[in-house]
Amino acid sequence: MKARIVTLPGDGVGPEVTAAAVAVLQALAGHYGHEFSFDEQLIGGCAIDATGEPLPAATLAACQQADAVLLGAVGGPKWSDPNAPVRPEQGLLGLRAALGVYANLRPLQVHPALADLSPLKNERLQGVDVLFVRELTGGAYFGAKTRTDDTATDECKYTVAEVERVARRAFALARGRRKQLTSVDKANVLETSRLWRSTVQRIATEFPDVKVEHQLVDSMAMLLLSQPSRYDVVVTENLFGDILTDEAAALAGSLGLLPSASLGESRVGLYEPIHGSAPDIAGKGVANPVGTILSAALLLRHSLQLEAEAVAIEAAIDRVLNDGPHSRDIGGQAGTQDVLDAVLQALDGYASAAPSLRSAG
Ligand SMILES: NC(=O)C1=CN([C@@H]2O[C@H](COP(=O)(O)OP(=O)(O)OC[C@H]3O[C@@H](n4cnc5c(N)ncnc54)[C@H](O)[C@@H]3O)[C@@H](O)[C@H]2O)C=CC1
Ligand SMILES: CC(C)CC(=O)C(=O)O
Ligand SMILES: [Mg+2]
Repeated sequence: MKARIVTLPGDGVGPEVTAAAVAVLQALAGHYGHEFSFDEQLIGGCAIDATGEPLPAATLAACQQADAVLLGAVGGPKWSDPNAPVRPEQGLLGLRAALGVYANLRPLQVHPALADLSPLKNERLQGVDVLFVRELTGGAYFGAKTRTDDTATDECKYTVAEVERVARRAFALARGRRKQLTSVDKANVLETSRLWRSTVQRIATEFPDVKVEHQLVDSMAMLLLSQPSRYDVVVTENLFGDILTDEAAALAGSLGLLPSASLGESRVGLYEPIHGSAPDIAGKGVANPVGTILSAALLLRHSLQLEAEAVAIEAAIDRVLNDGPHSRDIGGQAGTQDVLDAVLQALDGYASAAPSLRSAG
């Protein structure tokens, strides 16, 4: 298969982890006989430095014409002045909106070899397998903003149509899994959450085989840590999903481990680790590339429909998490390159041991 992939390394550790994921995709293309082309573009702080814009028109045009987009991270102290006229994060928000990728899938699994890093005891981690579906193009991140010397506002707005589409996506995903959906809101206080809850309740009638429950976000933050194995698919609005999934990453052992896929109605998906630009470790060659490499696996699965190839990457990551080497955030000493080398080696072994999984090309 031929595919055009736009890469947006961005800022901080973004270029380090993106380079690792691209190396894995290149190796995989060699093993399975695919032709992937990579077109690197600017986004975030580096784009502001080069063009004055966090999402240059050339970047957006390239993304819109691609089969898929792989992003590292944006932002950092250099561009974090609260009075700056333009911020790197606006580039990412603008890209998500322009691509219409309203459903952000963030899978959480806890690798047995990393269970000791989790704040939970082993028995509570048994069987943890949660798919978060975070609404990605609405809510407070996209509402009108105002600022005077002494007052600031961020409007949080949701339309029924915005809730319907992400709810349907979450129900459909639950139907393909353990058929349980937890919808998280703050319906005891927020009007947007009451609209969210009533819309999810109505969409539930289209999916009678899926068991749905509603949970307030504050108690959900607690339940996620005390009973994570209770959950199958969790759907929630933009801000709550952002926060709950970073919390969920602690269960897995590190923010550096979790991938994401952002999907809409169009063919182009956006794939990125859930972490940020990690300025505290940027440029040191120690960032964990696993979340970004697993995002590349999601890219193969969701945008290119290359399921066997996605599984090959996931198997290689599983092997490396099991046997090492481990990066510092998960208790090891390995650098980004060491982890990448081990993943490439595991991929070699997997691809040559499973030739029957090769696609037609
Ligand atoms: N999608 C994106 O591009 C995102 C960008 N950001 C931006 O990133 C900047 C830093 O934000 P923070 O709140 O510090 O969050 P962060 O996710 O960048 O880092 C939080 C902590 O996790 C660690 N960490 C993150 N990724 C890691 C990796 N791959 N390997 C090992 N350790 C890792 C960092 O070293 C840090 O200690 C900000 O400018 C923020 O706006 C934050 C979140 C998402
Ligand atoms: C715009 C991003 C910086 C928000 C975020 O933290 C995320 O999407 O994970
Ligand atoms: Mg976040």
